[in-house]
Amino acid sequence: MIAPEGIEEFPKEIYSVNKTDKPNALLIRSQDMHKTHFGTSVLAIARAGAGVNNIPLLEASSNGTVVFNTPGSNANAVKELIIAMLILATRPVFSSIQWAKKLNGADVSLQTEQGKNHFAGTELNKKTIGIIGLGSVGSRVARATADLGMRVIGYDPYISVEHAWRLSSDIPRARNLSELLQKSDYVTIHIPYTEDNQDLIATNELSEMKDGAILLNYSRWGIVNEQAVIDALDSHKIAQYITDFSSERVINHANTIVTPHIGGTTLEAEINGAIMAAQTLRKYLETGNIVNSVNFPTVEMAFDSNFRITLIHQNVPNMVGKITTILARYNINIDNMINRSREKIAYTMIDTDIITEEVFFDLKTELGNIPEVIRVREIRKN
Ligand SMILES: NC(=O)c1ccc[n+]([C@@H]2O[C@H](COP(=O)([O-])OP(=O)(O)OC[C@H]3O[C@@H](n4cnc5c(N)ncnc54)[C@H](O)[C@@H]3O)[C@@H](O)[C@H]2O)c1
Ligand SMILES: O=C(O)CC[C@@H](O)C(=O)O
Repeated sequence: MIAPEGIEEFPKEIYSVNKTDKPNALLIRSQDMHKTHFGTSVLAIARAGAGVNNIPLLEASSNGTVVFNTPGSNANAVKELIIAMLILATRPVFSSIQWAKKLNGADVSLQTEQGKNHFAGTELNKKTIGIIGLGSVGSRVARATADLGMRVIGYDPYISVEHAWRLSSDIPRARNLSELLQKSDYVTIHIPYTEDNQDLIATNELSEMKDGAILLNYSRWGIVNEQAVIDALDSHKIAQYITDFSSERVINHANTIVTPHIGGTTLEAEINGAIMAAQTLRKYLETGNIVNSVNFPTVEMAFDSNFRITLIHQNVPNMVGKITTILARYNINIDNMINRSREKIAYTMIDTDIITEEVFFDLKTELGNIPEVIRVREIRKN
């Protein structure tokens, strides 16, 4: 469900929500879009949350559909749950509560005192936690676990400058994944599911972990190889597997704790994500500006003129030349212009004075006939 606070970001006078079979934009959470054909009406998809493996990004790019996520919106929620799961892995909280619930009689207090020796746990303090991925979630987990007195070691060869700044300089980084696995009593994974990250933790990696270590996966199914982790649990190579992603085999194993994909499920995170996704969508629909996209470059230009033309096109040489040649033929004076690219896709925005609907119809047809152009859009200033 999308939090109503996000829907309220779309004023009723301007937007119809859930009322058309040809939507201009989709606001989603984890729903699987791989089998959904989103037509050419869909200019953008915003995912309230971090992971975008539920969206076919290549198809979206070739359709000229910009995909957004809401980085960091639920990171605190995941961090807090990780702390809870670390404690649940380490102290017999569940079993002691179940035991205590069965007690009765006037001497319950005495019985608890006598029985508590069966429920000794260990402490997180001075244990080593290895954090794979130091982005929005991983960097927060690093700080929180360091505050609990844990020895923290991180691994993230692709860390962004923003996240690197956020990370305390006291958090040592492993030179490679093996070093992290070999040193850690707990290993927690906070990376996106991508083709490269599929089975990142498989038989070899599990064999490198310390005997009796505990593995947490609150990132995605598929990053940890299921058969390999079951084998590692069966052979007691690792002591526990704690995850937000279930399968029958994992859920029924004695040494797993499975939560039902609730890492980002807090009131606060749902509101953050919905509002952020809605605001990002509105910005794109109303100005063409792109922030927090996972398949398009970041492109922002102040919208000071009356009319904006946006073009999504392939990232090949001479596109700006081809576009401006056509504009010159229409005698259009360019007030401002920006062009940015990301991998195979490029985006150009051109600001000019008002263009009538008839003229724009012809212009749009000509621009759209450039073979590398995927989508042409007009935005009129209100
Ligand atoms: N359980 C949940 O409900 C829940 C909630 C939020 C996020 N997530 C999952 O957690 C993932 C991380 O979330 P985030 O907000 O921290 O994302 P993020 O993009 O801020 O951080 C991900 C980090 O992983 C790093 N990374 C990528 N591949 C790596 C690899 N092979 N080894 C080491 N580091 C690698 C990146 O450089 C980046 O710094 C999301 O992609 C999503 O799948 C799950
Ligand atoms: O929508 C959700 O609740 C899941 C969110 C989480 O998996 C994410 O990737 O942000």
